Amino acid sequence: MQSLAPEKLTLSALLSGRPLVWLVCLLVVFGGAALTLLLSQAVRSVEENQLRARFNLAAGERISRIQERLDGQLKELDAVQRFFNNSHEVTLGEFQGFVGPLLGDTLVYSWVPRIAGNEREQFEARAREEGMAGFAIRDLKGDSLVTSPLRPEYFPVYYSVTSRIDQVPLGMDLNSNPPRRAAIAKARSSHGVTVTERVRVIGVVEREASGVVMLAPVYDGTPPSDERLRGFVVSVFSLNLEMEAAIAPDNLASLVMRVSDVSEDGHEQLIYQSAEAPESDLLQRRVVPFGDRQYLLEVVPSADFLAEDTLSTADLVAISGLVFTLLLAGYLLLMINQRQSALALVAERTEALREREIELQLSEERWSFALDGAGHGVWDWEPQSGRFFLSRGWKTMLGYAEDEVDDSFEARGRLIHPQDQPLARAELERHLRGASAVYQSQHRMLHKDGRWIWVLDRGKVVERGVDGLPQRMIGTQTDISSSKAVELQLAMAHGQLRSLLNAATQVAIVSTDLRGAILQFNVGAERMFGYRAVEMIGRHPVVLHLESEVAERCRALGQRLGKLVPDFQAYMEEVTADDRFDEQEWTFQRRDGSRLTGSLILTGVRDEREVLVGYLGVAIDITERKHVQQALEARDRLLEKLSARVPGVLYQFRMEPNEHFSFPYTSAGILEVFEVDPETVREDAMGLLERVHPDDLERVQSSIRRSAELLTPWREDFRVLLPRQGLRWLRGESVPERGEDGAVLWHGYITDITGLKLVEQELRALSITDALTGVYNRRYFQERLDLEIARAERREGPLALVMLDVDHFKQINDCHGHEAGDRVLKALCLRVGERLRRIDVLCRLGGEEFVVLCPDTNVEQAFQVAQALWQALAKENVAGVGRVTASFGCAAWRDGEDADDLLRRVDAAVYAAKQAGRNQIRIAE
Ligand SMILES: Nc1nc2c(ncn2[C@@H]2O[C@H](COP(=O)(O)OP(=O)(O)OP(=O)(O)O)[C@@H](O)[C@H]2O)c(=O)[nH]1
Repeated sequence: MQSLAPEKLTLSALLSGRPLVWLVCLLVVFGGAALTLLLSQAVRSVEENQLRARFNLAAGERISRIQERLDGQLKELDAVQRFFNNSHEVTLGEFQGFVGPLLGDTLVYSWVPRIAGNEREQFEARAREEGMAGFAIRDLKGDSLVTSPLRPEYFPVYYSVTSRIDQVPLGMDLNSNPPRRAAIAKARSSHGVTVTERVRVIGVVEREASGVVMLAPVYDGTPPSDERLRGFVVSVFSLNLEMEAAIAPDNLASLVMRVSDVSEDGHEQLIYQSAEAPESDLLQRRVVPFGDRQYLLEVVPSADFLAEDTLSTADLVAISGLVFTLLLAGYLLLMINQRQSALALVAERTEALREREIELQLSEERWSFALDGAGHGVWDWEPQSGRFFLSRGWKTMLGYAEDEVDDSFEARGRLIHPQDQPLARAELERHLRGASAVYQSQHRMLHKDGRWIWVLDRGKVVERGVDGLPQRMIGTQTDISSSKAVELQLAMAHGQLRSLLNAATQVAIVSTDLRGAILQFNVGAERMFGYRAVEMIGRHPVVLHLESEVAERCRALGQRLGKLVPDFQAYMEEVTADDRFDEQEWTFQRRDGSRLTGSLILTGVRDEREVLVGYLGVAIDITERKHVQQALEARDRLLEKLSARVPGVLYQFRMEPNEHFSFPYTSAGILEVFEVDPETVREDAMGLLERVHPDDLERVQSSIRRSAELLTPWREDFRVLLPRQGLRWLRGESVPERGEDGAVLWHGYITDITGLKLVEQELRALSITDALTGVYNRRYFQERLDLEIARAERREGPLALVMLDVDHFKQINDCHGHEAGDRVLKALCLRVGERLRRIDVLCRLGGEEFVVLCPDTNVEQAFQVAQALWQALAKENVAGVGRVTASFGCAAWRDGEDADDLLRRVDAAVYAAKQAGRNQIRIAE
């Protein structure tokens, strides 16, 4: 590189000369201009040929059109001539009818008869008679008509058809005008169509006044001779109209048309020119015959035609060629100038580089010496050549003498701890690839005495080849064993702390530095807030809070302190200052936007010198607890509402192991049901138990004890005596549970069932009463008999039955009717009832069969009862029936006898009485 630079500079010096640059540019300009000119000329020649061909085509077409028009005029006049030749007499109407369709752009068609001098007056009179008022033969003087003098013959204009002439010069003698007269003379001698030289037509607008008159002689029979000449059919046309009629207005201006009359040799009369002709070498001319005349038709291009291609392709080629040439020259100039600047820059940089190389060599020696002296080792490596250098300091660091370690990359590599080699190599390769600015690795090296020391190995590629590959790399090696040991100890302590923090997975622990940047974000915090620790390290914990809540807390704290607390950071500083801590509920926001309620303790972290070094936040998720609390409160409210509305009292009843009763909870219904205040029974239930009917109190208390003992549900109907409502029936139901302290707690419900009890009693009375007689029925008898037998068994007195059956009751029914029978039964019950003791119970077993249950009665006493009853029946007749008798049986209960056996025996006694003739008493065996 050093050898190439001067050569390039010489070349650039050659090119950098100003004159040479300009010479190159001028050459480009002139060369480009010459090429452009040649190309433009070639294009122009092609364009001219195209123009000429286009002109020839247009001019030829224009001449042909005019020739066709002139031929058309001749043909039309010929047709009119033949019309007259074939008709002896032509009226004005016939003339108009024939000529009208031919008129077109022709100014006028006229019939000019030959009138002899002596017929003049007669002719004029006839014309006037035919409607041509004031008709007279007249001469043309200038542009006006005057009466003609006497002549041998006249050729006056007679029938005329026109659409353009205001006033046809009727009666004008064609002989009075020299050009017309000459044409008449020519026609008379040639017997053919003659055309006048250019004449001035009167009665038309000025533009149409230049025209020619065509005359065709009409003869009376054949062959034509002057004697037979009848007159002429005449047509007059305007040269301007005729020449321009067939041309489209757009095309008219593109060409200039000239028409000259060249009938006479050596004489050329211009009779029509469309416009001024510009200078041009383009010209087309043709001589065409017209009647007895020769017209020269000439066409040249108009200025418009030539100006159509103002900016021709050739011009465009010339312009763009020149522009391109100039641009190319400019671009070359620019490129050369840029190249000059670049070469100058390269030369400048190369020089600077060389100077720096020298400086580097000097400084290299200095810093190598300095680094070695400072205890750092130095290495220098050329990867391409494989040259490797290890400084004395490097070897000394590992305990080796100068010659004990080879200066080779491999020797250095072998001393690196096998576990650290992959990482160190990867770091080195990364730097060599250019992926890192500096190579840096911390690894262990083998000391000569067999121990491992930690080193910091750093290096940098200081030179790369043109292909980008590293040419040279220099590095240092520093013994960091002591700092590494401290670092490892710190890392271990840090790791232990982190493990400790992370072990508290149910608690979020977040520590920050004094600026609020998060340093620790434990697993509990990750779980609680949904953020990964790596995401949160370095961020401020305010992201976990609601902006509105933070603002509100800051405002409240600010008010309390009487100073501004602008943000969460200021809040943390305030609440943790002077060893204070803050414990509050906060609403946190998780990563996914969901919220949670947490109890957060904020405190300051101090170092061993008691200097504040950061903040610590410990949060517990209390969302669930809050929900439960809210749910409980809601349920309490609901319970209160419900219990206030139910017609009874909900309660908790508690029995201590020492049988102390209390009602920890009673609903408001207790005021109505027991007429006591909930407060009065909360601690002691006596106030309520006193309300219980004395007859029921014992039963109630024993059922409570039984429920407590067996832990079975308690259910009891009982009466209370209330100050206001008096006697009321209540029903209580509750479920017991035993507490850890041995107390039993019932949860239950007591309701007023007084109404229910009354209905029950009524139903009960109905169910045990005979509907006809009003005495007890069989069901009651059986229940009562069982009870009385039970009582007798308890040795509480004897028991006897007296059964009676009405005699011949069927006959009573049959003889007196069923109602009379009913009356008998009622009367019997009345009489029997009167005779019975208070303790005796009369029951109807069915039909006409009755039984009297006599407690505390033996068989003799029963017999006496039966006798008394028999007498009561016998004493008086039943109204409407007469005497009614019954058969009686008596039986006393025997020890061990059941109800059925006793009933069977007494029934048998009645049967025996019946058998014995009825109306008598028998004692059961
Ligand atoms: N009017 C009325 N008749 C009843 C009633 N219950 C039963 N009877 C009738 O009482 C009659 C009883 O007839 P029986 O059992 O033959 O007895 P008896 O006619 O009294 O004959 P002995 O008992 O042998 O004297 C039947 O005809 C029953 O229809 C009742 O409540 N009212």
